[in-house]
Amino acid sequence: MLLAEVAATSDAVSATRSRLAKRAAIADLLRRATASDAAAADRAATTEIVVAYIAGALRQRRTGLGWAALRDLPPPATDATLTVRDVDAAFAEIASLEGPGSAQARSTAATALFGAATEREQVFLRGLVAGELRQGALDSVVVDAVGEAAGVPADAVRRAVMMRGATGPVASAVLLADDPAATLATFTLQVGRPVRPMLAQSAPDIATAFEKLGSGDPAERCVDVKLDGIRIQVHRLGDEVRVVTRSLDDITERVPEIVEVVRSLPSDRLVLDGEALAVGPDGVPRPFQETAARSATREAAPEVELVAQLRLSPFFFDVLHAGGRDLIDAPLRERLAVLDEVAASHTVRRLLTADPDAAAEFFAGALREGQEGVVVKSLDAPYAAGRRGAGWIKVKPRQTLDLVVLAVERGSGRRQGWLSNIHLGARDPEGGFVMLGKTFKGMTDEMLEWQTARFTELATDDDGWVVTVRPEQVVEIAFDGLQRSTRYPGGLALRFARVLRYRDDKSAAEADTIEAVQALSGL
Ligand SMILES: Nc1ncnc2c1ncn2[C@@H]1O[C@H](COP(=O)(O)OP(=O)(O)OP(=O)(O)O)[C@@H](O)[C@H]1O
Repeated sequence: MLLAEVAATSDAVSATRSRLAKRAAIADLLRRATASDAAAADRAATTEIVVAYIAGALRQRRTGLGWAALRDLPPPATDATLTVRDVDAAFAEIASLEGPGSAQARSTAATALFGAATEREQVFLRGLVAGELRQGALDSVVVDAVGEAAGVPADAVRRAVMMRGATGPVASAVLLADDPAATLATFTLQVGRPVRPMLAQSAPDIATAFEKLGSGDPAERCVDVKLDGIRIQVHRLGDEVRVVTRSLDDITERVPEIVEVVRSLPSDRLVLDGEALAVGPDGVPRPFQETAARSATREAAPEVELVAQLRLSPFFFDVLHAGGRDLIDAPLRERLAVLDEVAASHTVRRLLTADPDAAAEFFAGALREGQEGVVVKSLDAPYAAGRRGAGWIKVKPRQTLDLVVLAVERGSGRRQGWLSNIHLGARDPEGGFVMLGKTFKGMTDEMLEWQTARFTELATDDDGWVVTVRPEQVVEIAFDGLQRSTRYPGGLALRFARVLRYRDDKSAAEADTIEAVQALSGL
């Protein structure tokens, strides 16, 4: 398949706001990707690349191509001859270049690739490399489009994607299958293969959380302490243990102490979900904030740095598989019974109650202990892999949002020479970001130093005062409320926004949406 076809579809998708029209355009592209008479293996590889590129994902790899390399492009070719396989092979080669002289070699390879692209294709490739095509909502439209093209329900595709942890392999399998429905059914939970974790919705207080789980219903709920650590999913097959983070990065090598605990558990086939934290001498888990500040100058993601420094303990709050039994679809009540059997002394503290006052008391106790809050859970709900399921509602005392840095202003006075005041945006599910305010508060000197380097790397424009950056860095912001504002395009502004920490465990596509902000504002 020609790159030109993917670029044209990408244009068609961004030209319309209609989800149905986007879906139809992508479904058509996928049908064409699988219809050629090439060998099945070629069609499968082509389909996977098309799925990734149309969603703006340049696989999981970094190309090592900086913004500067993309500024002075060679003259474009006149004919569209590049195939998606050519392009992917070129990116693979560029990414593999290392060591002395590699910058020059990368630049030469990039010039060759861009020189073979038409003007339109150059724009598309540059957007792909710069991460500008990445739109959070597109992942889910792609899943819908796979369903449409293969003639199977989108929900079944979504579930398979969660189980497989990736869209491309599911798309190629189902689109090339003689029996798509049967093929989809083969994507089940497999011990050893990470699934996307369940996420929580939020509520401002316990009473609202209880209501959200069914108003006027006197049924018991599970109230878990919300620990502020590193999300971990643990897979065990005999002595083989694998530990992955929220974004499914494998950290097994870095957490031998967790591997050891998991090996000591009574079941030898397990998939557990939980949080990893350092424990104080008093046996109480220490929140992330306390230790995160120390790693503000890190090169790598903060959690990676942290796991290298601290001895972590696992605190499990869910079980997806135990001893040959899949539990994803079982109600939480049943999963907890199993969890207590298989991970007894390593579970998160919880209270089962139908009484919101008792839950509020438990919440206050968790805060006194220094924890982040609670997660109120329906005891009847299944594990909603990869979704912000309706069965989990988090409650925190402090309002926070995960926003994306859009630009940063040069500091003055004591902050001369640093990039200081950051512009904050919420994600627009239809694409792009909506600015909600700025802040220069809450940053330590280490953070200023780190962010100056980081935003220099992400810079796309600089008017001498404001440096515009690629919208990739997620930052956790605390604030005192939201007010109406005519200054910003969303009509809302944050009051007293301050930085809590930079989050490298979340991509911009996972940042909070403008809709979530509107819901929190109550305006
Ligand atoms: N008992 C618990 N049950 C579920 N999640 C928990 C629990 N304790 C801590 N957590 C953490 O809370 C998160 C749930 O909130 P959410 O899905 O919104 O993720 P998040 O955006 O990372 O949230 P936050 O920034 O509030 O931690 C989980 O990802 C997990 O890391």
